[in-house]
Amino acid sequence: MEISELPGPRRLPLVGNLPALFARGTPHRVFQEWGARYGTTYRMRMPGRDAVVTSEPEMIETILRERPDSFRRFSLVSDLIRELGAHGLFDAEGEDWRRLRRVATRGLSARYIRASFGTITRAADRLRDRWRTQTSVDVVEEMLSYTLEVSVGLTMGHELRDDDRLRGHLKEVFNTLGRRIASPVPYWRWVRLPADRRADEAIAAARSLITEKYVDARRRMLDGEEPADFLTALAKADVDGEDPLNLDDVVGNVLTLVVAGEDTTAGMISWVLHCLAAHPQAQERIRAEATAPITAPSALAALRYTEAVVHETMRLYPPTPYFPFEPVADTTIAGLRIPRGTPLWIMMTHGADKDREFRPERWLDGNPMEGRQPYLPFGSGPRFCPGRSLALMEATLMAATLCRAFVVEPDPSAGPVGEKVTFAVFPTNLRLRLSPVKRAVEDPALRA
Ligand code: HEM
Repeated sequence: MEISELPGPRRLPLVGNLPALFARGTPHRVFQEWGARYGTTYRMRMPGRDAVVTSEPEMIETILRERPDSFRRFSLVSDLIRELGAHGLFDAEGEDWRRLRRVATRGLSARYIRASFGTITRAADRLRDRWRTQTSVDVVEEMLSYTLEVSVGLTMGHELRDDDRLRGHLKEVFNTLGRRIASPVPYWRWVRLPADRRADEAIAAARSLITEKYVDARRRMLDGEEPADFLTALAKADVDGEDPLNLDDVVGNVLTLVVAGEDTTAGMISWVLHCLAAHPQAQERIRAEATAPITAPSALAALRYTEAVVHETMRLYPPTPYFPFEPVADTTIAGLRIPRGTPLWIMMTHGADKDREFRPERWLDGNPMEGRQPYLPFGSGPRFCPGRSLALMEATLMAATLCRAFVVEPDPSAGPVGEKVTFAVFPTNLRLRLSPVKRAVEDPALRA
């Protein structure tokens, strides 16, 4: 079968279906609506080319598994990342990807994530203490701040202050990437608007800070110090000659991890808090299981229900519900002939949210989606998300820390909760009301 034989939405001349996809700011909903109308595999038009959208398990599995040799990330997105000066693991392909994946896997090993646990708990505790002085909070802003502190701490060993200029620089980079992905015309290749110039300056500032930190990390490794975070792990491998690195690899990978880890995890935890606010009985169950302050990663293993809440939230609100890829050569999957370079949008969690009941218990005995619908919030195959354990750790810790300290309720004063997509899907208008948990007030031992 040819792509032209697939059903699909009516397209406009030149721009095709791209404006319709991004018009409401929620492309995942548009994909869902088109899927309901045109079936599990359909075509859409992007400027200058046809694209395929699929939620067919067989196609998804083939595409994700046969990387990097037969399929790659959609080159348009990879080009945008490179143009911005943040080339790293996410946009790398072929041998370059194999090498960078090895480097990233080393730096993100459980050993360094455990070693950075203090950074994660300090960031969560700081947030809890700030929230103690407020009765209503803007969840998304606070979660972006939390996940950025964790990402920067874990990758660079750098503790972000509230007034740290790096915050503004990284925000500029995220915003620019989001804006360019949704832009039908790559205008910045010809005209630099003030926002593009700010992004250039932001990248340059971030690069120079990472370089400075790496030079220092390398010096400490030469002095015989033990590695304790992503950057020192890379420096150690370089110094020992196990994985010689150039500065561009280091800077690109640090930026990649920060960019790939901040929005996705912040969006995900914001939805977790949204679900908890709507389900007071789930907060109670978390309080019953999180009876002591969480001071070591091993304590998280006991928080089975809390982690189930995180999975149930991701089932209902997948942070990255779709991803684009393309074949590196002409190919045929499930009988469909697909020319090289055709954009292939796959639905990562298609249909997993059909049952809208919030029931975390379903996760206590393993993955309830197994063998049913494709449910791949972190992708799959050789390029699955290397930040999965970190993201689950950050979310479980945050849910437990907040439920121990507060009773959380919706604050409807901001308007009805909606959604918007940047790099990930975020709730909009999400404010929550907080009141201290009674037993924490009565028993000073439980105040921590
Ligand atoms: C809830 C949080 C997160 C979600 C939902 C998420 C989701 C994803 C998905 C769907 C992919 C594509 C996987 C594939 O192609 O098969 C991915 C890749 C990636 N993620 Fe995450 N992610 C999250 C958090 C993180 C964090 C915390 C980090 C960094 C520490 C991170 C770093 C990366 C990187 C570097 C890649 C590219 C891997 C490669 O191409 O080899 N992610 N993520």
